[in-house]
Amino acid sequence: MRLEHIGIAVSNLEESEALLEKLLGRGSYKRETVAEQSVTTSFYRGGAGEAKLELVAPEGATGPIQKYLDKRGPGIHHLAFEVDDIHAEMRRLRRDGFELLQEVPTPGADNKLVCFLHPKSTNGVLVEICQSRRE
Ligand SMILES: CC[C@@H](C(=O)O)C(=O)SCCNC(=O)CCNC(=O)[C@H](O)C(C)(C)COP(=O)(O)OP(=O)(O)OC[C@H]1O[C@@H](n2cnc3c(N)ncnc32)[C@H](O)[C@@H]1OP(=O)(O)O
Ligand SMILES: [Co+2]
Repeated sequence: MRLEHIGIAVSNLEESEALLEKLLGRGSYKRETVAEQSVTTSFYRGGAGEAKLELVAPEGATGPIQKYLDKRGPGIHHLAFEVDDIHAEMRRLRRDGFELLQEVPTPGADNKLVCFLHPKSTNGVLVEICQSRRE
């Protein structure tokens, strides 16, 4: 597993993009709405071989990011690890006692399939595993 991105929950995407651009000295390379998760994402490259940053803003009033912001406010929301075979990893993680939040992978940003692990089974950190979709 390789750390692919760190997800940061934000309420105002434009303001957060401007802040991150000022901090990093580089802008977002991609914005994408993922209806399945009720979010719009904005991605920042890391250095060579480093993880990306993913700003995640809510779309609508009922999705997981809006609920998180209501409870905790903006901040680090999840760690995403890339895997070669998400179905095999889901079987392995389930067998090893982790609580998966989904029975099957769902579409994520950046042409990926994703699955989330409940933070109560991962030391209070929401974990996403993701796999690039094969053509
Ligand atoms: C764009 C797609 C994708 C990508 O391609 O990268 C994304 O990253 S999308 C990101 C947004 N999607 C998700 O977060 C989906 C997975 N999340 C969930 O299913 C839910 O948010 C949840 C984790 C199951 C929590 O939902 P729920 O049980 O309804 O909310 P509660 O507020 O009641 O939380 C229960 C419990 O869990 C704690 N919690 C919630 N979110 C987090 C978090 N991000 N990190 C750590 N802990 C979290 C919450 O505080 C509650 O704990 P207690 O208060 O101790 O009960
Ligand atoms: Co993510």
